[in-house]
Amino acid sequence: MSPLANRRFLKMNGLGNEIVVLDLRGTDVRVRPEEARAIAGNALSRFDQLMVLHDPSLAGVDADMRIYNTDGSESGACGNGTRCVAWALVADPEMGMPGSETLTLRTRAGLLPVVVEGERVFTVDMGAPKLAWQDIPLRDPFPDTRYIELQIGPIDAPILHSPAAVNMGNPHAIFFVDDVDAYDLPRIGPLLENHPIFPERANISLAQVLSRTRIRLRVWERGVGITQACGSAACAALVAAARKALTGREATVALPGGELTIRWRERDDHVLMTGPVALEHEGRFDPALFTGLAEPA
Ligand SMILES: N[C@@H](CCC[C@H](N)C(=O)O)C(=O)O
Repeated sequence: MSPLANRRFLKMNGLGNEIVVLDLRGTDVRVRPEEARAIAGNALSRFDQLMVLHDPSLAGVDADMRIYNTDGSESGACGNGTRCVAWALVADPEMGMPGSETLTLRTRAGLLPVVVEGERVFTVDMGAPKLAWQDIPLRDPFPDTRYIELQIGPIDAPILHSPAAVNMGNPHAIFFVDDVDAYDLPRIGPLLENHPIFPERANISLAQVLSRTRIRLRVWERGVGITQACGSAACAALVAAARKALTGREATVALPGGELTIRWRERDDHVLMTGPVALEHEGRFDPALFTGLAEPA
């Protein structure tokens, strides 16, 4: 029997980005990719990201997190999911750090300090953006460049080219376009996500700059598909837009599921993401989800 059978979970969302929070602190249980896929395939526990909490591995950290996509792959960052975890820690009676106003979470990509802004609103310090692919030649005039541009070539979508490539703990390719609705993202998303030029695959965004303080964004997520919102993509889009001088260092990013406020702080280059969360329901994993899966090695 899987150690996940009958385990309690919280089904949440951040702007419609579907999140399941699973607390495995105090255990040595690790989620296997096939278990993540089984959980994602169930209507009650469907997720875009599964956020799994483990005991903190560093002093000063409140919890370590492993982040799984629908296809069972792992990501180093999930902005919307991190806000959901923060809510769970400060508000859920069984997970509780009640009354906490700040938290520090740790992913494979680094530390994520979180500030509680209100009952359901959180700001996550997503860290400093990095080059997404080090070995692609730079075409940027600035020696301190934080993004690269590359010609993706005609892959059935010839007018999409030269994406800004920004790593926010996970790889993002952002295509600036005049109208985000003019593209068939469900069709071109998987082609771009899996294009050989992206060695770790990539989250694919279409960004339309509406003004110096407002960006529209549609996202095809690596390992998932179309989502209603992607926090790390919103951060990557603001960084890329600011680097191109299309916006300032703070903007509202409007996604299909709602709006995030993104600020790229001058002092330390960190990107701050502010937005809401919603609790949908809590549940326990049906043991039948895990029957027939291979036994752990
Ligand atoms: N929805 C997330 C990002 C999810 C990670 C992504 N699919 C990946 O594999 O990198 C967010 O809100 O940031």
